[in-house]
Amino acid sequence: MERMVEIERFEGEGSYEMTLRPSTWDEYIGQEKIKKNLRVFIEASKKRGEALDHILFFGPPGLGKTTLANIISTQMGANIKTTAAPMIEKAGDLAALLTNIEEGDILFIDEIHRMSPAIEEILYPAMEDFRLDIIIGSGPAAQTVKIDLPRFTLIGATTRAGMLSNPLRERFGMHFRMQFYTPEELGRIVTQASHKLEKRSQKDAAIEIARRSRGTPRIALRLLRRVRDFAEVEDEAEITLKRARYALDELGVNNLGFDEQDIRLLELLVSAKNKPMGLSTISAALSEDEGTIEDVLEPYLIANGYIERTARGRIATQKSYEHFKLGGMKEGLFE
Ligand SMILES: Nc1ncnc2c1ncn2[C@@H]1O[C@H](COP(=O)(O)OP(=O)(O)OP(=O)(O)O)[C@@H](O)[C@H]1O
Ligand SMILES: [Mg+2]
Repeated sequence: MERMVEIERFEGEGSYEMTLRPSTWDEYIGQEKIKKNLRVFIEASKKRGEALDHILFFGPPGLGKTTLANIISTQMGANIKTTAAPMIEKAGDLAALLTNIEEGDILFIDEIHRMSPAIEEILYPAMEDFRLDIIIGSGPAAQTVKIDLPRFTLIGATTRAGMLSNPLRERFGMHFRMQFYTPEELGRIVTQASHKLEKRSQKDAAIEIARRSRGTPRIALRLLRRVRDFAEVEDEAEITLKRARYALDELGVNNLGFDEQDIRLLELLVSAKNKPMGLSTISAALSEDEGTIEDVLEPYLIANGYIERTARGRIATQKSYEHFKLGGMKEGLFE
């Protein structure tokens, strides 16, 4: 079965993300603390007429890191150049990016934990002293060329803060950890997006979609579009709770937003009967790579108290056991 609440890691998977992407602070719902801080820092640096300090966003996919980077650039009145660390293969690639930016511009590097150590070395002086040291040639004829760069802002985004090297992390002046959204916040995101899609969602329907979206705007927006399809086929002018429930059940999203993989992980841990299970064992049992388990599956389940990470491995919490007993996650639900 197609994974309905799967998460895309890269942008550009369709124009809907562009249309629905908020471009102002008012449209960007939730993450209040981050927003409040950023607004202060942006205002201060504008007053001083300086570039904003380098910023690092970390947290699970789909929570709005790229969106924030874009809002920051709009608010600063700065250009933004977007790339992802795996695309910067050679020193020359980074040099080309850096020598093409202007004073105050923003360079957004996604997946920044995947930067190669050689490229990181070049980034350090660029971030700290706005200087590029490039070695030209090799052997005795090699020469270092120093190029002064305009003051720019690097915005880095990562789903895996733990994989970032310390020197790199320390060169960011601001660190922000993205939080999962509450159903109420996601409900507002759904309502706002329905408006843009010209298909109003009734309030209880928006909340229903929100509750089943794993605290993640990208998932909420995806489910909204699918629910809208169901409503359109039925010629309904608005999205009702009844239609939302029907569509979400059809899509195989359970009422906590768990998808098939979440349930398989929980079942596995519950079956271990309080014995901690290591990441590699889980990975083998679910045929899922360790990175995906750590970045995508676990954070939501941990944030909501369904599993715990201990030094000896992962265990299911009381909440998980209770949930199973209450029969919320029966076998066959996802067939
Ligand atoms: N706070 C928010 N308010 C409204 N919409 C949001 C918010 N955060 C994210 N979105 C919507 O969710 C979608 C995903 O957000 P975004 O691409 O910024 O996530 P991301 O954190 O960069 O994900 P990834 O780690 O996969 O790159 C966007 O299309 C955006 O429209
Ligand atoms: Mg992104």
